[in-house]
Amino acid sequence: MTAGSEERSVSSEERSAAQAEIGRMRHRIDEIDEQIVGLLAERTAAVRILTEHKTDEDAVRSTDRVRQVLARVEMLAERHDMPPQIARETYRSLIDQLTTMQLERLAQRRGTPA
Ligand SMILES: O=C(O)C(=O)C[C@]1(C(=O)O)C=C[C@H](O)C=C1
Repeated sequence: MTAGSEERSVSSEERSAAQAEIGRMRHRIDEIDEQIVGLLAERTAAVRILTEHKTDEDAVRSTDRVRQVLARVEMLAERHDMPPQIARETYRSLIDQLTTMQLERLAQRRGTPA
């Protein structure tokens, strides 16, 4: 007996209905991505403005603030019934990139390499 041989066969109608649903959901995902990237661009612009008021690396890294943001997005994810670790890891990666961006800007203002 081969793996999966007990599964009932799927009709071609079911297969094409499944394909249609996948196509609809991918279209929806593309629309959501457009909103997400737009919001991320706004968030990045806000971080760029705030960066201009930071004068040292500790201020750029703001570890207490990072902890606060990560805890908050986990809480928000739970409220929206999504796995909190997805929100946490997504923001961890976002904040890492934004920290690098800020360190580069700080170095540029100081006239030294990051
Ligand atoms: O709040 C700050 O000071 C930021 O620089 C923004 C931000 C964030 O993306 O939320 C980015 C880097 C860390 O320093 C902390 C938080």
